[in-house]
Amino acid sequence: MPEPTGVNAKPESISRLDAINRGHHVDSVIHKSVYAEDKVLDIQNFNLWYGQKQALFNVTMPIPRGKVTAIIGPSGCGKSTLLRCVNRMNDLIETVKIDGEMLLNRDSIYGPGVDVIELRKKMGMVFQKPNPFPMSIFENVIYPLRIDGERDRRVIQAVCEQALRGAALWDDVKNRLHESALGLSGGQQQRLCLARAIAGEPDVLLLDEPCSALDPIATGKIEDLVQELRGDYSVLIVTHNMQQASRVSDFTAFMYLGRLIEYGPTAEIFTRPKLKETEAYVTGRFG
Ligand SMILES: Nc1ncnc2c1ncn2[C@@H]1O[C@H](COP(=O)(O)OP(=O)(O)OP(=O)(O)O)[C@@H](O)[C@H]1O
Repeated sequence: MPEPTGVNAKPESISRLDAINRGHHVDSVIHKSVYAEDKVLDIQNFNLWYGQKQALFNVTMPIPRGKVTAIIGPSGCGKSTLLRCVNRMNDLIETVKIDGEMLLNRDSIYGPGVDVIELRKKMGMVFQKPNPFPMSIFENVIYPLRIDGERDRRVIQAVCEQALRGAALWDDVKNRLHESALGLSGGQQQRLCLARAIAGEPDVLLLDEPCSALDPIATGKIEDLVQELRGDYSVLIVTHNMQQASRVSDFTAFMYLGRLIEYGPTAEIFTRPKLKETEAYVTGRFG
């Protein structure tokens, strides 16, 4: 049988993933219930290139407010790239070109005249490796208030305690707030980074594999926290770990080679996905 040609040709006999590998266009499957949610973020037809190499292809993905949304997919599929686009961290890479739109609370993230510093204040980000600043625990947590020019000591102290309690770290550190954050364990440092992220009361929390450098106990604590943040915060979390996605998230997006393949409620993605490709990935049959 002759090989089908044309960008949109996708014979039923080959899987979507094979079709993508051959350069064909494949539509994402987004479950209807995603659209019933109020959106905090709206990613629309988003493309990204590192130099000549395209890393994101026409990603359209509404992100529900007050929920935890996980992005899963094999290494190199563009999870971190997509996350970093939300707070325009990819602006820092000279070769990056983008096309498409992202909205935060219906305001354009990439529109002309957007103040990137102000935009980033609306987002909290936690990275793979804990990155406490070389300063005291207290100064780390209240860092977002310092850059905002907050001077009221009572406000600063109240936010510090509230954020540390929110990150389940208050009891560990309340008697050593003015000691260096670098003296904390790795798991405590990551909870401190989470406290710093929530101290700024962000509209969205971006978590890029926040547990990958942590042991199972510290990982469990961060997962518990992420679940507790639901409702108060909208969380977008990138994870390699499918059990983690299924434990902590309300919605899951499966990506492959820069494309969004399937996106829906986590329970559906893990137990009755619409695509056999998603089922193969979540059951560990590839990737
Ligand atoms: N700064 C960069 N310059 C050039 N190419 C990059 C850069 N960062 C990422 N890429 C490429 O873009 C693609 C997507 O990478 P990305 O890190 O977003 O994937 P990922 O799904 O988060 O991977 P992992 O799970 O391994 O962290 C990969 O092919 C990667 O090599």
